[in-house]
Amino acid sequence: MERIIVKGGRKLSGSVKIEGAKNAVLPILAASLLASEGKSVISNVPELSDVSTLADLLSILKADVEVDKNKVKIDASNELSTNAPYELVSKMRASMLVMGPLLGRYGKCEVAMPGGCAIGSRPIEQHLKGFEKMGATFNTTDGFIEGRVDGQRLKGAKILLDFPSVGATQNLMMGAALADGVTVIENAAMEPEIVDLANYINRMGGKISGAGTGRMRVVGVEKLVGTKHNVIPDRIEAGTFMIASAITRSEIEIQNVVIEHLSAVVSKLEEMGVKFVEDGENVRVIPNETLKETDIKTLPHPGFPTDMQSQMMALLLSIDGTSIVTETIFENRFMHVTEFNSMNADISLQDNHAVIRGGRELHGARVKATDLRSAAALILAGLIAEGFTIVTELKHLDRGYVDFHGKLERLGANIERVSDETEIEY
Ligand SMILES: CC(=O)N[C@H]1[C@@H](OP(=O)(O)OP(=O)(O)OC[C@H]2O[C@@H](n3ccc(=O)[nH]c3=O)[C@H](O)[C@@H]2O)O[C@H](CO)[C@@H](O)[C@@H]1O
Ligand SMILES: C=C(OP(=O)(O)O)C(=O)O
Repeated sequence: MERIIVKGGRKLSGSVKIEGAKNAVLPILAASLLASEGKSVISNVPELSDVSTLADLLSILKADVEVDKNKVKIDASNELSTNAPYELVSKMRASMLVMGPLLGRYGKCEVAMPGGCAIGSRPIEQHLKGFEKMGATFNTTDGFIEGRVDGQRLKGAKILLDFPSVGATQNLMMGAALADGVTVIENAAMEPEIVDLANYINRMGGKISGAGTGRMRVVGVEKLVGTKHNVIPDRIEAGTFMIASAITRSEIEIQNVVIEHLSAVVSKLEEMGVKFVEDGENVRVIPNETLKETDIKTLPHPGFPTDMQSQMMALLLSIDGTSIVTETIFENRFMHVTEFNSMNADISLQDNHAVIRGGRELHGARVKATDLRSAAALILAGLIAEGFTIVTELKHLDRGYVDFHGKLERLGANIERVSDETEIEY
């Protein structure tokens, strides 16, 4: 078991390079199962534990998968298995995204029930209702969801999502890509990762239009063929480093960013007193010494992303005044509040609102990551805390951040990652 130890108080400077997006690459790897011919070569792939988990799942489904640093080659032209086992699905909910490709290509799937996770119960009825509209029926037995399609091929349908679920939109568009006829998804999620997935499927021979809007149209095709694809930069990693700059009141450069993917985060930070100077794919982040408190509310894209909520809360702790954070996406995404409070923060919870009385000095403490973003947020708080902050449960961090402590160290932070046995004198 490893932990990260941060000693607060250092300014940051220099540049940091952003990886490919975890939340784009996972559905893209799943979509590679749609190709009954040829090989896909996916580049700009981040070296994350979630990527290894999905690569293992694709191999168990009998695709040939080669992971070579930032490149993954997938040949799914074999006859695939349609059974996604519990060991992998339970490790990572995004494993559910093989459902669409398997139903689209084979008209059947058996996928272990994903269950909830620390941030919420995360049901999947929007996925299932959409597939049912396309002619699938589902049975739940022995912890597996078994999907079957009469006549083997999904049929194009008009689907209205109750909520713009990212995963449901992705699963349904993947299934629809090989369906018989035209599928229209209304109230579709509009995240940049949805657009990246549509671009990949279209390059495989798919016919998807309207990705990135609330109305997506998918014309089913007979077959899809493996292709090359370069994954978009990780907007959440980029946003996390924007907060690292703002919380330490230090100017840094962030490389490999698509700033339009971060509009909500950037406009909030600008309101608070952070300037951004764009130079192609790079951006300089220049925070004022004094920042203004603000309120944020998480929303589906293009609103403020829930995946940036805990990092933003860390920043609000450093600002005088009262700020309110409202979480509307996940019902239990405030577990970091207890950890922040153990660092001398003053945050109280009222339903889905967190009231943050900022400006108190944070004290280093031993804190536990509860999900991947809270892991990053606790480290960010550690950058300005008095003394040592020790962050444990790094398995969460490794799901979504490549070498997070190394990147911060190269920017000048006093931070190290050690094994739990290492004796440290504080
Ligand atoms: C791998 C990946 O890309 N994960 C992202 C994806 O997760 P994910 O795709 O799971 O998120 P969704 O947009 O589906 O979920 C958002 C909310 O809708 C609810 N819901 C969803 C589907 C459903 O059938 N029924 C239902 O009630 C969920 O429980 C949650 O409360 O989008 C989230 C919201 O931006 C991000 O935080 C995650 O980082
Ligand atoms: C919640 C997240 O991911 P996942 O949906 O994979 O749990 C995230 O990336 O912040």
